[in-house]
Amino acid sequence: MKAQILAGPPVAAALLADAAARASRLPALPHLVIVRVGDDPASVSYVRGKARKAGEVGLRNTVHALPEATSQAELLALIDTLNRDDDVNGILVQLPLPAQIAEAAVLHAIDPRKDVDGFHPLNVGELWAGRPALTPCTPAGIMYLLAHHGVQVAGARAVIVGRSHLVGRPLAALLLNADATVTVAHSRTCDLGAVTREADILIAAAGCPGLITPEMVKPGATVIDVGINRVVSIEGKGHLVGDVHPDVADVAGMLTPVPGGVGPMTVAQLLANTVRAAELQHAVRSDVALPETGVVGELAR
Ligand SMILES: NC(=O)C1=CN([C@@H]2O[C@H](COP(=O)(O)OP(=O)(O)OC[C@H]3O[C@@H](n4cnc5c(N)ncnc54)[C@H](OP(=O)(O)O)[C@@H]3O)[C@@H](O)[C@H]2O)C=CC1
Ligand SMILES: Nc1nc(=O)c2c([nH]1)NC[C@@H]1CN(c3ccc(C(=O)N[C@@H](CCC(=O)O)C(=O)O)cc3)C=[N+]21
Repeated sequence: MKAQILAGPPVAAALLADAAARASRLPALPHLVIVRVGDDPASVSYVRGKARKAGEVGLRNTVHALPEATSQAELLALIDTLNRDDDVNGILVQLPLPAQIAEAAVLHAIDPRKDVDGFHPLNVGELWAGRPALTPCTPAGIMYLLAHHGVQVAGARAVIVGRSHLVGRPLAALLLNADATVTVAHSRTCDLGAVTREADILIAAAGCPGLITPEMVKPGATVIDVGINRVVSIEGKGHLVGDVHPDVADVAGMLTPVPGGVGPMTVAQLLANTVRAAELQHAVRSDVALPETGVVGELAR
């Protein structure tokens, strides 16, 4: 039996429709600002994709493309301006940053209420405390995809391969908050296959092409492939592959493709987070109580 393939775009469309409906109830169209430093081709392409999608769903968006040699002080000055600008609802600084800029300094500087990536320590802490306000886009997009397809998370054994701040760690928190039994594996994990075979829900986020092979997967498991690896074929043509070997489709119950799986969910969730951020800010300004947002919603009171 072949796995059911969970395509991202139709689910992303559902998430975007919900976000657009919420945006239309706000006093002003949400405004997302994306900051990119340098000309890394992957970053240029991702930022273009995010800005295009924002335009498609009718959100305002601005891209600041700064030169590779931008200093940390210059970037922090721009963030300070954006933090103070009431017309800006969401700020995303595309990662990775050039070596002269400390990532942590930048992520600390973004106003937690405008932090649509959910990388500020306050948002990270609230997520782990079980009071998430703005949560990282790829993990939140994966949770939406699982819910959309009726995958039972409560009580399930979830195994995540990868422990990055971008994907593995925040996804562990979201799955734990949703009552899964969570294991996080990484490059020092012994006998990775024995660990992954325990998973009802297996998430591969290692950046390692074909890492997850069929014998590492419990028959019928839901397999989420986060990996985006650019490989070059013998004919010299570049294409994208995930962290999951194609033969896993013969074992898994459900499987996300690459491309066209988690990637589009990430972009949709970014725009949903921008609407969420705008809701938080308008509620704070008009003193409306927002439940379940922890301290982030209370910041400006
Ligand atoms: N589809 C999407 O929307 C997105 C896709 N991605 C993609 O997901 C992948 C992961 O991204 P990101 O989390 O940023 O990557 P990082 O490189 O930051 O982290 C990779 C993680 O995987 C672990 N790892 C690497 N190799 C192995 C291995 N052989 N066995 C077990 N664990 C391993 C590392 O372990 P250790 O900590 O020990 O080094 C690390 O924790 C990449 O391909 C990236 O392009 C990323 C973001 C969004
Ligand atoms: N501050 C910050 N936030 C991020 O969320 C962030 C980041 N930095 N740096 C890089 C990673 C990577 N990432 C992706 C987004 C979309 C696709 C995506 O749309 N992928 C398409 C294919 C795109 C293509 O063809 O190149 C797909 O999988 O179908 C992939 C990866 C967000 N990231």
